[in-house]
Amino acid sequence: MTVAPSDPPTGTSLVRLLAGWLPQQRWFGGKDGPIHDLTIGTATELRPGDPALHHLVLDVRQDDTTDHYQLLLGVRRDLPEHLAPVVIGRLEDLEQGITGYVYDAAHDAELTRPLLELMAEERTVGPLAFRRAPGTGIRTDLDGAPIQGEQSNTSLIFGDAYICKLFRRLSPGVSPDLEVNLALSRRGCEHVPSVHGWIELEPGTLATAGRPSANGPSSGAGSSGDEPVTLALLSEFLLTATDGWQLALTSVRDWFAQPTTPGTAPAFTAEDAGAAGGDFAAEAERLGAATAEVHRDLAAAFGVTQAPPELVRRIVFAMHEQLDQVSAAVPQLRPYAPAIREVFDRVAAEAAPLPFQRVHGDYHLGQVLRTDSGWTLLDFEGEPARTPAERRAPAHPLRDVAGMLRSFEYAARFLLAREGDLPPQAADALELRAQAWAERNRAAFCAGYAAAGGPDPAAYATLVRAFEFDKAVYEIRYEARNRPSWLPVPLRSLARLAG
Ligand SMILES: Nc1ncnc2c1ncn2[C@@H]1O[C@H](COP(=O)(O)OP(=O)(O)O)[C@@H](O)[C@H]1O
Ligand SMILES: O=P(O)(O)O[C@H]1O[C@H](CO)[C@@H](O[C@H]2O[C@H](CO)[C@@H](O)[C@H](O)[C@H]2O)[C@H](O)[C@H]1O
Repeated sequence: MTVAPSDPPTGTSLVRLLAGWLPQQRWFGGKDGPIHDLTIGTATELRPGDPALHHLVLDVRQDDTTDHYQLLLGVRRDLPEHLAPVVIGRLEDLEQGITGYVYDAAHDAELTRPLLELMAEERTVGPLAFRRAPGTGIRTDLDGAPIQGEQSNTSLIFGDAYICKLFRRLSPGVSPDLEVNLALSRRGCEHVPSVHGWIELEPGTLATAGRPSANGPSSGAGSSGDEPVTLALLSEFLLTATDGWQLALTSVRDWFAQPTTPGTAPAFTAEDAGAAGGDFAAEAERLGAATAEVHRDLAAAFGVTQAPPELVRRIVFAMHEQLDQVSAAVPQLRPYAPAIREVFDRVAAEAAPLPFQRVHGDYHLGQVLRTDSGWTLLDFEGEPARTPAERRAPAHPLRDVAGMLRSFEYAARFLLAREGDLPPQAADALELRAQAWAERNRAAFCAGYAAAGGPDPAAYATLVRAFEFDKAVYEIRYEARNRPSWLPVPLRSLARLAG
């Protein structure tokens, strides 16, 4: 059956339709400002006919920054009902030679299956190269469907075999996710999924495709211009896995639902959180141990360097800079800035040489999966808002520990922040519970990490606190730009951390 969606935008210009559609996508990282210019950097036909599949790189200018986004564009004369939610518009663009409904083809199994074939056959189409990991085969008989849930990219699950992450906002160079997963798999690390293939854009394409902005060079152009740009990563799909965020939220929900004993407030200590059903602490401890093991393998694969005090001070300077920028953009952060700066300054004043190594870089509960055999770490991409050089730069491993500690804070306060305006007494009671849950799981995670050989977070309390504040500031910007309705979550936990 085919339908015409009730009210799809219609136009003669693909670019115009895209400019209206892009800001509504979860993965669009520029929601805090208008698009000043949008052009199609590269367009590659991957499959002709009806439906047709085109690969597009969009160059999106906002103020003086040009970002590059990847889109699989489907074109059909008639639109099946199940694709109506992902329609971009109806197009009669004679210049581009496209007539029909255009839509996000990541949601069209008929058009994503060819990606597996192209990787299995290691084909090159225009500037796109499809790769198969050495020593692996790729099945081509599977349909892909996007995963639901919070994601900065779009991942397709093919049967029960593969997950293919299509990077949405592109960075120049080889993706750290691909680089790190290949290196850790080679060392036999059991905490990462194996890589089956990937898709890349030929070197130099992004840098030249990136439209120079009016005020300066494109942010997309960079020192990695002579490397291919990773567009997608095909990995083993861990069928029995549940992500840490879902497990943690279930535990928090159970804890919030425990009946209260009248007249005993404040009775909610970290120990009480352990007595509740669905306690997460044993898992948090195992997660700490898995984290330390991955850090050990990362150090072995990429090496360790001693960061001199000057570098530590430069990093603290960058933390202050981020705080300046985010405070300017998000006024709710300003009351906490003095307490945050005080901790940053203490790290700078006490700066000593520190061992730096490759780390995860954006470590949180959504990046870890609990399988039958233990914890698996995902997405070594680093923070989406950082430059490619920053994402690959060695760092102190406790930066990841701080990332996960923040995530326990997020999980503890997510439901609370979502409750909206509760009567003050009920809000206070839930805040106590949130604190108890976070404390218990933070402590268990740190204990597991130190017991498995990681640097003991308790011995580096100021450094960990500075990393936590830096991450919280990053999160406030991330939420303002990507998910404004989530902003109360990091703000609420910052109120406690900096209070
Ligand atoms: N190998 C895998 N097996 C099963 N599920 C996975 C796998 N890789 C990722 N996922 C699921 O996809 C989600 C998003 O993956 P992730 O790599 O973190 O993408 P993003 O960078 O877009 O956030 C994860 O939280 C997890 O639930
Ligand atoms: O997973 P990504 O690499 O896309 O990371 C980005 O998005 C994350 C959210 O999807 C964001 O994480 C923040 O929200 C999480 C809950 O959704 C929480 O567990 C994290 O602690 C919190 O930082 C991440 O910061 C961002 O870079």
